[in-house]
Amino acid sequence: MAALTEDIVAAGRKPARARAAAGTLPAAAATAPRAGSVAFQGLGKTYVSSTGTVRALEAIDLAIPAGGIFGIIGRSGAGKSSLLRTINRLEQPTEGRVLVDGRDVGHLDEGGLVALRRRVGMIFQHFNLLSAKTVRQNVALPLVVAGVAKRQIDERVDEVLALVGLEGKHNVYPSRLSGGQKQRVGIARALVHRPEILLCDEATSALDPETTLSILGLLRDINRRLGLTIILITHEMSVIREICENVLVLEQGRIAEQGPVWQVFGAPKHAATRALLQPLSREIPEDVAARLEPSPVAGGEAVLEVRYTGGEGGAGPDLSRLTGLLGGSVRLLHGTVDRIQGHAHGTLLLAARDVTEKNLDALKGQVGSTRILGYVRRDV
Ligand SMILES: Nc1ncnc2c1ncn2[C@@H]1O[C@H](COP(=O)(O)OP(=O)(O)OP(=O)(O)O)[C@@H](O)[C@H]1O
Repeated sequence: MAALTEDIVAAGRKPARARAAAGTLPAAAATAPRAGSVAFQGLGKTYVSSTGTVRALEAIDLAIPAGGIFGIIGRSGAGKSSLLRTINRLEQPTEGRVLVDGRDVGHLDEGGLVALRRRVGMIFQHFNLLSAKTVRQNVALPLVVAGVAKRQIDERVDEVLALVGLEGKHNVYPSRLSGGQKQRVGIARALVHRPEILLCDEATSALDPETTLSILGLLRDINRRLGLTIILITHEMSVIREICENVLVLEQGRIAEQGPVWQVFGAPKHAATRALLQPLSREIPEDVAARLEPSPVAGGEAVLEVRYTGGEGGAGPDLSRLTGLLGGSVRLLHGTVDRIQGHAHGTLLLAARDVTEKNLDALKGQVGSTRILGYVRRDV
């Protein structure tokens, strides 16, 4: 909480040069040209403490365009928080630089840093609300610290609480709110200064699946309605799949891979990505796995795993074509079809009677990867 309060106070504190503008709120983002791009150039971060040295980030080069929802994923300790926190300079890089709308945040003076932190809102895994203050007081805090007039504060607090669906909760204390409602207060507070960028630090990790979906829906809605850039870090691929357009996979402080979510999910190149995707992929059903035999069975079938990724237009697998390529006698044992950004991808488990090297090769040319998992008798 101390860190958050410092952040809010720092964002609200008026530098000497900005005092003339005190008491006013910034203009609505909708009327300003689109802003909110972030770039990392040759970024590195080393922590030095009494217990030793940790190389947290190494050679990060990345451009995040304005207006989208960008996900950063990685296992625990991969460097996600360190990277996110360099954007609003809660963390200083050891090498390289961070540009927000082309401006090096490392060169900002005190006034520039205050302005930056108003442009970059942040929400947290554990919400970081002040328990002794009501919802209204929590949301109003950054504006109070900035010296905004009471009437304007009241108007803005009403606006953002309506935006996050918390009308009527003004005078409630955080202890009386559910986790999802607390995060909505956190989002409202992060939006009071009309930021162009919203940083989300594991914002749904403390929430149950249903509440997670509602908060992700709210973030998507805010992104569309306000046009602000959302950058989120998570260790859950399901969060990335739900709302992100582009994703960066971090592994041991380095970029493992990056790209549009449908591409990274459909054809993961790095072992770290495949490991993170594992919880989303369905295993072979137990009853099928129990009957698999390592070599062909007389009168039986080969069991094929076919992974496909739809190209432009999002077409799913053409089943009649698959059947034709496999010689006609094909049964569908199991399958998943997911759609990400309009691209279908998934895995089919097929049992086919007449599988040859030739028709397997033809199949590989038509879909993603194909492999024989084993053989079964006809009764599976
Ligand atoms: N203040 C610090 N002092 C020393 N080491 C640190 C500090 N902050 C982070 N680290 C180390 O830097 C590495 C990256 O940490 P970071 O918190 O950025 O990773 P993360 O991917 O966000 O992890 P998690 O998902 O567990 O929060 C880890 O090895 C961590 O122990």
